[in-house]
Amino acid sequence: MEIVQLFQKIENHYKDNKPFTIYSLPGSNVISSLFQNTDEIFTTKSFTEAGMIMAPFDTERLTYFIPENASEKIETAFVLEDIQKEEIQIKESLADHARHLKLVSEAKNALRTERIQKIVVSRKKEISLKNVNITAIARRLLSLYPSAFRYMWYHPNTGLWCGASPEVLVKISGLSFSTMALAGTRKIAKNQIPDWTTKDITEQQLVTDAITTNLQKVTAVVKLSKTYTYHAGTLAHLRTDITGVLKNGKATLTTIAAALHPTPAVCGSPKILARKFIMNHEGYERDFYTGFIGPVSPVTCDSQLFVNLRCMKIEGSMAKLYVGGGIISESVPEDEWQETCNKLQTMLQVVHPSL
Ligand SMILES: C=C(O[C@H]1C=CC=C(C(=O)O)[C@@H]1O)C(=O)O
Repeated sequence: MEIVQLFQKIENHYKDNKPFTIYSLPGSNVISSLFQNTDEIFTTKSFTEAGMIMAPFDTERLTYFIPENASEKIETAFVLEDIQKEEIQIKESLADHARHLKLVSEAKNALRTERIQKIVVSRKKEISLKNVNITAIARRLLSLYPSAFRYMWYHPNTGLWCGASPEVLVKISGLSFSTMALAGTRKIAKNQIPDWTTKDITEQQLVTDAITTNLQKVTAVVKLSKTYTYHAGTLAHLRTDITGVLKNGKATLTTIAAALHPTPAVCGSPKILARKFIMNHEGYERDFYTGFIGPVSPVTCDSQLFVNLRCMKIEGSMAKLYVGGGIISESVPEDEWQETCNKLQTMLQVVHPSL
């Protein structure tokens, strides 16, 4: 199918309120799509059927599913468009600024008084759009961040989401799996290596340690890469790759995803206490932000789930952008606010023509 027809199909499915998803894996120039044939609602707990999964941050809530066997599956090649990024200025309110500084300070207090090492706090920024053109949004999303997992997902029960995630939750291929510990953020010009501070290194090491400990409960971890700088758009992160082999018959995609989600890159460490802090203090519903999304293919043992970061929900003429950052005892509230502003740029670039 030609790309123009694909975008027309997206528009039609959206108008008809029927579930669809398009996505492109990191580095790929192929768009994979699923257009569900009916408006039936599918949810999943076991990830045992082929299709696309969208799970929320809150594990008590439903995971939605677009099954391959109830959808038309289309693969379309596309050519990246050359879109220049420029810093986009938006208006931030004093109240939002103050609220975020308070949240970071409360998190730092909790780190001091409770047995918590790291808490990831976040916020939602609502922006009004002049014209919502989902074809233009999809085109920009696909071309702006070729090394990210780019997706658009629509489901009547979740609404319209898109994102460009730099973070793999888990990838399974045959009996091998891989995941990553991603943390520490710097705004940086292309291909520069930031001066990582002890604070960044500690923050990222906490993620590596917690992921390895959690994985040991379900499988044997075989290898950690060296920690290196990873570029995600105009941001750089510290990253360690973690790879291993599934224990035959024991570890499945479901058990590994459950052991990892939510990772200390989006929740904190230890998980239960950090999650409790988030639920009690953040003051808004994260919804599918910091959940996970991706294609699963149990028969061919080939599945890739990504953490739903650098994402937004489009509702009517509003774009709701979600951003957060990890807090450890050395974190400075004003720097953390600035980090969320930098992270907002990822989705702002996508909606730029509609601002
Ligand atoms: C929570 C987010 O990023 C996470 C992933 C990478 C680096 C992060 C950080 O430096 O704090 C966050 O843990 C977000 O982008 O909203």
